[in-house]
Amino acid sequence: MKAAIIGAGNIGRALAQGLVESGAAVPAAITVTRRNSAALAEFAAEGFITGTDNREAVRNADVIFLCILPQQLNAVLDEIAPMLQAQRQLVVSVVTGAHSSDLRRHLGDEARIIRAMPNTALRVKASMTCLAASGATDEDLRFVQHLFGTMGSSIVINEELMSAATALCACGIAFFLRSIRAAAQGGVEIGFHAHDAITIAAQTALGAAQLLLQNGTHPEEEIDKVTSPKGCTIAGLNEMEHQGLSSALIKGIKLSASIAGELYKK
Ligand SMILES: NC(=O)c1ccc[n+]([C@@H]2O[C@H](COP(=O)([O-])OP(=O)(O)OC[C@H]3O[C@@H](n4cnc5c(N)ncnc54)[C@H](O)[C@@H]3O)[C@@H](O)[C@H]2O)c1
Ligand code: PRO
Repeated sequence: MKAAIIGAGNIGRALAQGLVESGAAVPAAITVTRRNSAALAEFAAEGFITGTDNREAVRNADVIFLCILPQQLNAVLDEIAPMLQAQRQLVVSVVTGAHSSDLRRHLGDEARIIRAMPNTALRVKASMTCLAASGATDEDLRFVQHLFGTMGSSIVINEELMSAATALCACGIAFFLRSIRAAAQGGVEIGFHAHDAITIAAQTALGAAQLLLQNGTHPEEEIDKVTSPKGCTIAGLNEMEHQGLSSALIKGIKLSASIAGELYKK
């Protein structure tokens, strides 16, 4: 596969690294672009093809990943549209809030489009990526599912749920990271050095996630196994709930989803 990553910022960087780490592509088969050529030097040092010319990047690619900000999308689409060959090339957009119909207005009715909502754990092969296809073949979708599957897990969703997916999996990684940081801060207050507190909190979070993913259980079922009667877990957990833990997460996720849907302006 020859790939172009248009907009090698935070998620474009994670994607480039994820594709290489997972063995899906070698750096020499991936062209990365961004506006600031100086910032591309580190990609070039790792063997990627780099440039600021999006058209040139698209010309040579089988798969084009759009990784720019929503407000940068229209200009990029107009720039690359004349180069795009729908029969030969697949467009994968990770851009928040831009519906496939918005992309199609610029790229034409023939364009094969897949929207993807991954998170930055792509680079450690642990992303959750939600996918929705529009005008793409079943083979395209299987291919992209496989691709993101090598960098974590992927799931195909209805495109109308893409803003919800943005909040839950793309923003979600920040929410869980903040939870880990808060737990570690608590750990420091009760006696651990910061580095140890973060290691302990992060591994504990990983264990919690693995229990759910490997056992297929509901969180409350696993919590019941931890909360000894009259014990310290239920005391801590109930205090967190009195302070609004679940409510804060639910409200934050709802707000993120609502803002995700408004970020792209036609
Ligand atoms: N960061 C995440 O975790 C994440 C996760 C899922 C989806 N997304 C979506 O991915 C997109 C990028 O987010 P990000 O956080 O990586 O942003 P970012 O600002 O870090 O990256 C955007 C990159 O695009 C480059 N760029 C801007 N205009 C360009 C142009 N005309 N041609 C080529 N490159 C250009 C910028 O130089 C920058 O490097 C957004 O739409 C965002 O909603 C982000
Ligand atoms: N980062 C993007 C944002 O914060 C979209 C999800 C993750 O807008």
